[in-house]
Amino acid sequence: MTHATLQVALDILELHRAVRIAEEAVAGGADWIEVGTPLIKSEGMAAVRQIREAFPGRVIVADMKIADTGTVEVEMAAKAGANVVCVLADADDTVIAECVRAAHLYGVRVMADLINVADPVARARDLASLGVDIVNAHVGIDQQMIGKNSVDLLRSLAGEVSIPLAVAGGLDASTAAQAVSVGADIVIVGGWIVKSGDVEGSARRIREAIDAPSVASPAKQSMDEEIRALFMQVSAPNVTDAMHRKGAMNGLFPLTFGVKAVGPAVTVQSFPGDWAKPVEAIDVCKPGDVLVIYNAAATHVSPWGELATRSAINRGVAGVIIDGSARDVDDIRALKFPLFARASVPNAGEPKGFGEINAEIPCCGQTVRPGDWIVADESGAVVVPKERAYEVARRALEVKKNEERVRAEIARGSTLAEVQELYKWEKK
Ligand SMILES: O=C([C@H](O)CO)[C@H](O)[C@H](O)COP(=O)(O)O
Repeated sequence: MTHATLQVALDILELHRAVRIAEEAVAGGADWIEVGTPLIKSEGMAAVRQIREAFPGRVIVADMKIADTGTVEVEMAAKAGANVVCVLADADDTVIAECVRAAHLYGVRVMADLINVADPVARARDLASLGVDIVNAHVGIDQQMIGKNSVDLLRSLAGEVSIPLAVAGGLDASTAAQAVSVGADIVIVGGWIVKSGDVEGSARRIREAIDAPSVASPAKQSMDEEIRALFMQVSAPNVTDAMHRKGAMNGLFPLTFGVKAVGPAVTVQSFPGDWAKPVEAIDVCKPGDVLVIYNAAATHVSPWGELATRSAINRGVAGVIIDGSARDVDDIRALKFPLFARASVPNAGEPKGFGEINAEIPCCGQTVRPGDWIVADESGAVVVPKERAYEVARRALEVKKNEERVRAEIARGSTLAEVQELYKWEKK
């Protein structure tokens, strides 16, 4: 049996890290080394040269994503040491033809990247007839965040062209194995290897998975289950990072610790001292909802306490956020129930019945609508618009993954400024 080729995509910005990460990936079983587009944009052809120098016997792929001037770009990459040069499959036929001619002249291969191509099967056939050596069923990182799947794209191409098929886009050990069983000749993995805290181990797991692919199909989850499972893996800071530093509630503190609230919001508009609507809203919640209460930022009276908390636990409420205060904090801590508020104060007011359940509310500087997702932990709470919940959850997981390798490098003695070349990347 011929084994699929494992290509590690060095999708990072810093060349000094890329060489080290490539060494570890090769030790774990990567065959080809891709100088990723972000690295090429950050360091230019110096990145290809340095990777070539560090790995004299390896196939080096330059992910140039060529869109124009095929000859010049193939020549640059080939002369810097690449063996395979990537062109956008969507580029005009004239560009593809130029890439192929230049590739013949400089003795390299052309890989065409099907990212965002409207009719991939038809385009893959055209590319093969234009002389392209490899087509890549690629779902880009931004596309992955809205649920597009590279194995599905590969499946549509299987048996349609006689040139080798590569696949790329969010692959891990399990999806890499699926890709091989669908017919991938080259499996391209970026984030799952290069962002890992254990690059060598991650590469090895992919190697083993593609060498002996046993494909288990994961149990089907609803969209809400998937979103919850993703948010449970990340922190509130990961989520705001994924939202370009937006969504965080201001002035809110965790009143209980070691617990986390994740779920769609049930909202309550209420008035200081009136705890009727906050408590009635408990009965509106489904298991897993987070109750978000606007209480006019009041710090002199609490619409929430221990008995409300016990009722919320009975309903399976995932947590409570109050733009206002809470009381009985010691009892609620003992119940390990996620509670976030501006302050704690002992007096409770009266249940008068003003306000509204499930209207759009302001809360600690954010607007919250029923169904928007809340992720709250000891750093605070973040609100995610419901329409973007899946995408933000996926991006938050990417943020978390990104930090894993950085953390491992700091553990080896580097500083954050060194790892991220902070001075170089300050805005000029
Ligand atoms: O080509 C890629 C992307 O467009 C960024 O340049 C990646 O190398 C490719 O998607 C593989 O990376 P992962 O999706 O992180 O596995």
